[in-house]
Amino acid sequence: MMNATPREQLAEQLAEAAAEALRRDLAQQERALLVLSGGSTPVPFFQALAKQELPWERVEVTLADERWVNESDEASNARLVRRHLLQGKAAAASFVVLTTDDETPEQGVEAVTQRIEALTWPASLVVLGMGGDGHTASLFPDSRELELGLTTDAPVLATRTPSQPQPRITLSADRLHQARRHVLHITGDDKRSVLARAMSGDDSRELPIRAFLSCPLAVYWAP
Ligand SMILES: O=C(O)[C@H](O)[C@@H](O)[C@H](O)[C@H](O)COP(=O)(O)O
Repeated sequence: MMNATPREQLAEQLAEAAAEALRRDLAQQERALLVLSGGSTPVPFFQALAKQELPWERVEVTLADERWVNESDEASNARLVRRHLLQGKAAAASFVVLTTDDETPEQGVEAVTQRIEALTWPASLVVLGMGGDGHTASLFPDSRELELGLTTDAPVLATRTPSQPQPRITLSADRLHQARRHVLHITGDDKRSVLARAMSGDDSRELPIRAFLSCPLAVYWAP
């Protein structure tokens, strides 16, 4: 990519790695699962991944977490994935969303759990993001369900967090660990400092990203 910024180069490198992981697993199995995080960081990664040559009809895509909003809402992670990843040939992928027509995530969690359990586990790759508070997926330090999210063997749970405007639904730490590969995709100096602080301690309740420092974790970071 001529004159690409460091973040664009990072997105391209992560897209190449993600596609290679899927190809390797698809050489051994019929279908392969990719678990993605939302937010703003992954958009260039989604756009680069959409251009990768893959048997997309054999790829399953789901989210690590979701805001409990309609897909028409700008805050929807599913909207982000459909707009930036599921385009062109990548539109053939099977996309499993984490919302239902229920009013609340607590009402929808059982149906979403069945959808998630039916996917091809272990996932080929889980791509995590991280907030400035050290949250990942929707495992937030100030969430009253954080302890549950870090300890349950249930695949999915609803979370409510004072710092977040919407109720959320998230895969549990246990389920997010059920992957062959884990990536943390972050950018900027603030998040680099948060990761450094996370690496110097071990209390996941303070910085939930720490729950993923006990497994191989490829950090994709650019300034
Ligand atoms: O729904 C979400 O918001 C994400 O899944 C969340 O865990 C995200 O990865 C971090 O909040 C970082 O978000 P940014 O990339 O926007 O900083």
